[in-house]
Amino acid sequence: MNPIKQIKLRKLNMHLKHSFTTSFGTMQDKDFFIAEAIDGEGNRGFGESVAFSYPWYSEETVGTNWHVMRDFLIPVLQDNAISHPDDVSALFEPIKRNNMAKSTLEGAVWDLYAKQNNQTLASALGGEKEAIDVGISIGIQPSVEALLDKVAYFVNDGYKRIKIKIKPGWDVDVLQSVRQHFPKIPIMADANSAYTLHDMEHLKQLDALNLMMIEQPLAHDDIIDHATLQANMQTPICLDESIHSLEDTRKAVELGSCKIINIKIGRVGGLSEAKRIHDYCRNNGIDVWCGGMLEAGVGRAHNIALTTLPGFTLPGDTAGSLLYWEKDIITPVVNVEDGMIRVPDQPGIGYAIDEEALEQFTVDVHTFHV
Ligand SMILES: O=C(O)CCC(=O)C1=CC=C[C@@H](O)[C@@H]1C(=O)O
Ligand SMILES: [Mg+2]
Repeated sequence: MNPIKQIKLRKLNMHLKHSFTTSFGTMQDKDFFIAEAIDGEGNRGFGESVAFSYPWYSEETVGTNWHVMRDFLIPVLQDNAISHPDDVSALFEPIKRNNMAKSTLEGAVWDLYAKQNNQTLASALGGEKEAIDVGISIGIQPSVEALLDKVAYFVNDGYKRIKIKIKPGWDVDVLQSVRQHFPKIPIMADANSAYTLHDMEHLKQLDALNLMMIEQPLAHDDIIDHATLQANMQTPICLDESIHSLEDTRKAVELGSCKIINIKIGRVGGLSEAKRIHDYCRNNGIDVWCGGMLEAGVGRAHNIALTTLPGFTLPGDTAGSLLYWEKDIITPVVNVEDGMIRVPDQPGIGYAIDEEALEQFTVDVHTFHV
């Protein structure tokens, strides 16, 4: 590919329309990085970091991302020629973990590569779908009534799957109530590691609710106990936080720790590894879907492109921009119609950057010459 000449790291601050509560806590203000890779002909590729400001989801934060991108990852890109975006994850291999930092830069290279080749990011990845099914993730609500109202709203809006956050004290009864009101809709639960094997008998009650899956019920770094739980539950277990690589995937699948995997581009270190995980799961009968990290439009666009791969058989968390943001940094915004998103046909991520919005939300910019 044509050489990268410049990398820009912009730190943005955006305010979510609605606060988002999980078993870990509540967030509404989001700081994150947008990486821009520019070549000698002025083509611009964009990537988005999904790290939060506080290390509750993984060990990474906006702060660690800045340190690792500036001090280690960008110097690797300055010192090495790249012929294909797959080279990036190989070049970053000697640097341990820090997958969200790696993914931010690799995503910008993938977008630049697709634009240089005048193809969509979806087609550059090998995706064929022209539209993708999407679901919605509903944070923990102040009351069951409030949750039922939200479920009714999104079911009405055509979302293909409802993901409900659970935690001890807000789980079986709440899901029973949802299932009573909505006997047929596809429902899944996301526990964000709020349980242990001591809760197995309690969690087995969920088997009566015909859930699509229960996501990450046990520890964020576990696959052994999940294998024991899956052997005792009908409901398919979906792993999210436990899976950081193709190797983690292989071990979890061989142990029987899960039947479904939530692939998040940032959590696994970028699109190349996400594609490798997709291919492995497709060859081993494991369904995958694309998780969300409350992204702005650039990250959302990358999720859409990844979801066009054939093994993404289940609706993901890539809902429409305006559910999250008053104003997004892309134009047009990501729009959901009847629970589906049409895959953009423009080169790269397929959405233009809303330069004015990008400027408005940017709090810091650093430019690196490559
Ligand atoms: O982007 C979305 O709408 C999905 C958000 C979401 O469900 C999550 C974001 C980040 C961490 C978790 O709480 C949760 C998840 O596990 O997928
Ligand atoms: Mg999850």
